[in-house]
Amino acid sequence: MRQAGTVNDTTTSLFIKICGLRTERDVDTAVEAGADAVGFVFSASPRQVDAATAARLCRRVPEHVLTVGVFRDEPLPDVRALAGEAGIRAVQLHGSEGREYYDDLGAGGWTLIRAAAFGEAAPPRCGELGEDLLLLDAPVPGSGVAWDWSGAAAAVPGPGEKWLLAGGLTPDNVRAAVAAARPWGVDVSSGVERSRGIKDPALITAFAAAARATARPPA
Ligand SMILES: O=C(O)c1ccccc1N[C@@H]1O[C@H](COP(=O)(O)O)[C@@H](O)[C@H]1O
Repeated sequence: MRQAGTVNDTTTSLFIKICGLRTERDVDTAVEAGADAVGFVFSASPRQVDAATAARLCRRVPEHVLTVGVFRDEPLPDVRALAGEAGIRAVQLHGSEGREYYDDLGAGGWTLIRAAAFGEAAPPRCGELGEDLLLLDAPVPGSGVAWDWSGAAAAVPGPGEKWLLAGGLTPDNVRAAVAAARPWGVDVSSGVERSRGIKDPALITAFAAAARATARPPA
């Protein structure tokens, strides 16, 4: 069972996050497909939800599935207010938020996910800003554009570090992406949509099945 401020790590399966959910059907499909985390985007995006919508959707999510709010350089009081009102348990930050920003949210009990674009000057390390989990993404988050995952395995996380691979994943490429990048888990949004911002239940199910069938590479 996950607790706020932690991320479960009791299995050898890939951790699977399905992001950008906006409807009851999206959430129910992701949960039934076996997602470990579901994401709600609060930043400007075709997938943006307001706090009331996220709160309604979060109430459908069972305890063992982590609810994640996605933000990018929003004022800290807004993040606290939105995350609190929605009742989400983890905050995923895509901007240039600094250590004090992370410390504040960490003190509030939220699990912290730091998103970084691979290829930044200094390869990121999980925990540098107090985050619980690192997410390596394409330069434009939520774009559905893949990047050269093969460099990540050698360049980014240290042995055993928890990090999620995101950016252009699909049911068809997730297996190869994991083999190339060797992440702890995977995160998808565009690759499970039939058009921008509109999730496709069959693709969510197919993605989760493909990821579930892919063993997490040994540390
Ligand atoms: O989805 C968005 O529009 C978004 C907006 C702002 C910050 C992050 C966003 N999405 C994140 O992008 C990856 C998924 O990328 P892809 O669409 O599968 O290529 C995931 O981490 C989302 O949380």
